[in-house]
Amino acid sequence: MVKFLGQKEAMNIDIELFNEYKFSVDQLMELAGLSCAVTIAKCYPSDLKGDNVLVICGPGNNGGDGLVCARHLKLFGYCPSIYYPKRTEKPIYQNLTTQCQAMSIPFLEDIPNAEALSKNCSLIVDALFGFSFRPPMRPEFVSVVDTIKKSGVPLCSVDIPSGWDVEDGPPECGGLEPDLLISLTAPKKCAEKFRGRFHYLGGRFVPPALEKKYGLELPKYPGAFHLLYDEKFFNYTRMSVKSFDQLLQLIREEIEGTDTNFRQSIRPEEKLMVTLRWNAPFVERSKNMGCIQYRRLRFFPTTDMTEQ
Ligand SMILES: NC(=O)C1=CN([C@@H]2O[C@H](COP(=O)(O)OP(=O)(O)OC[C@H]3O[C@@H](n4cnc5c(N)ncnc54)[C@H](OP(=O)(O)O)[C@@H]3O)[C@@H](O)[C@H]2O)[C@@H](O)CC1
Ligand SMILES: [K+]
Repeated sequence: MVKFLGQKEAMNIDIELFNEYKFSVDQLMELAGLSCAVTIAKCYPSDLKGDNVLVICGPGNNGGDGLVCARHLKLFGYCPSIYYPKRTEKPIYQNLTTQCQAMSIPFLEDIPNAEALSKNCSLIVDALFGFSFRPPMRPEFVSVVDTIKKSGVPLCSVDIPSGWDVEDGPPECGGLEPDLLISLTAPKKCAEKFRGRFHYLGGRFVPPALEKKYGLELPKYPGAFHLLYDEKFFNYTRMSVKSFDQLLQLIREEIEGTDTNFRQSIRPEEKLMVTLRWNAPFVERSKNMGCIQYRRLRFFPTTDMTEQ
């Protein structure tokens, strides 16, 4: 099962990527930001093209991911603008800012009010704070988060919904509720409280030895990016990817086949997926009738189900 990281672990992995594996910040930030832009294009396709996307960038690397994401969104045909209230002098952020300016992406002096956002903006990208955030949020950013919330515009959060405790999730007063969450490297513990429609894992750059050391158990990527949760998956299985993984763990041994010289056995993931898919309409129907129907799960052979 994919591991959900605590704050300290996320920070340690970050440090090791730089110190032991000699990645540069720019390298990883480019991959992280690109994965965010690609995921946005996947979740909010053509109808958003040419529409306005507001990318809100914070002072740290999460904000840097936002700047990269904005540049790629522009290349994909979206119309991003950037609100970047607290800039840092570090050359990496200055370079990213210059690159966005060179792409004619406007930098807004102020965040538009909630009404204007709701009228003119199709998506907000929240790249304010990532895994180094420590609550409570300082007053200078409180109004930004309030405006995002009030606007009701669909929200995509990069790595962590800003304002959430990295491990415990949203603040008691209610926090941001993203429609799309893009976890980077590995999901953080707070992602267990995510209730939006899409949860993706981006930032695919973890060397196998590092994955093993931290027991990350990263999922097999069926394509370029891994989908941790989406509506389609839920509709097919009537459960989240996390519950699917838990169920699989319980029955894996029982349904695991044996490979022979002639053919490979069907993987337990495929068997469970097809079974749940087949049972889903019955589950729904029995729920609608106000009763729960117990069925003995039967497992069916299938073709390759890795592409959802
Ligand atoms: N290896 C990976 O996984 C990769 C990770 N990447 C990305 O990096 C992100 C982590 O970046 P990060 O470490 O720079 O910190 P981040 O979360 O952006 O914020 C730091 C800033 O927030 C501020 N701040 C803190 N608390 C606050 C509060 N309560 N209220 C207000 N401000 C507060 C803090 O201020 P300070 O305390 O320093 O004064 C500082 O300025 C990670 O989530 C992912 O998106 C990718 O780029 C590449 C690979
Ligand atoms: K964020």
